[in-house]
Amino acid sequence: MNTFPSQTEQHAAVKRPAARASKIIVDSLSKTYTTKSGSFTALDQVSAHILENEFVTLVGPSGCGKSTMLRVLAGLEEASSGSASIAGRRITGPGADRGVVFQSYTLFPWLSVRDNIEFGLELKGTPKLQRLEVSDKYLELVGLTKFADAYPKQLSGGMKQRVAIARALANSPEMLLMDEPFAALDAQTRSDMQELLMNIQKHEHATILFITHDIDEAIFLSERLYVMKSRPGRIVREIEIPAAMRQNKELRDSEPFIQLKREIVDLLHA
Ligand SMILES: Nc1ncnc2c1ncn2[C@@H]1O[C@H](COP(=O)(O)OP(=O)(O)OP(=O)(O)O)[C@@H](O)[C@H]1O
Repeated sequence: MNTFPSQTEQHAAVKRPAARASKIIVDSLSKTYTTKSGSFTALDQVSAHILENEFVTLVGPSGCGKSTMLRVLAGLEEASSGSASIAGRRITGPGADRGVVFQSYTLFPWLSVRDNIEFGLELKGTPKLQRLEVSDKYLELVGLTKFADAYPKQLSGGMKQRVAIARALANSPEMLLMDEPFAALDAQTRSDMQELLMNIQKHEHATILFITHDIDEAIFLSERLYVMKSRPGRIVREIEIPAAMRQNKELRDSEPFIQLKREIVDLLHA
């Protein structure tokens, strides 16, 4: 029996939360790279938004500009035209208001787990005692309290990504930008990390922009997806994930889940 409620039933049953403000606004953003063979438009007039405490994922074929968009939002790349803003402030460079987690492990190998987590706070001149409080909190949140004094080379891939997430959160960013953070992990660790990220989002009321090639992961984690296409990079569809389907791995064999997944895969292959 299909126990999955229809969208209408969900709307009736769930009281709508108060309207959330936009945390990120991307307005007609274009990015053109100049290469030896001419210019290449990686992003073409992309407009999007992310609400406060929302989990939004970018999916799309390789080369459609997902990382480019994330790097512009991180302030690591400049847009060629259009704009991006966070909480009404135009993004012109990197800032402590955005925490970034990449696929490759970006921990400092010469620092312990705790010192990696405290790195940004130390840069800001936060006193030691306060730093300890913050690192204790995030070590616990990511389940690494026992590894506070370990060094990155002593950690598994999943543990390194836990540290990277804790380090990003320790700076109290207004949002997390995550570029395929679990892509290098084995299936079980990846699944554990998805659960951890969901718990963190609830606990910290985090606003998250996430990139993945894994459609199951995207449906499990996201409130909304932007599906992109390449050449040039554009958003082709915005998909809201029904609340009941999100965060529920048991529904992966249900007809609505399979249908939604097929819809996304078809868009990716169009
Ligand atoms: N610095 C650069 N100079 C020239 N071209 C670039 C540069 N960075 C990215 N590109 C090109 O822009 C396009 C978009 O790249 P981007 O990395 O954003 O894609 P993506 O969707 O994240 O891909 P993937 O899923 O493979 O990571 C690609 O064709 C890429 O080759």
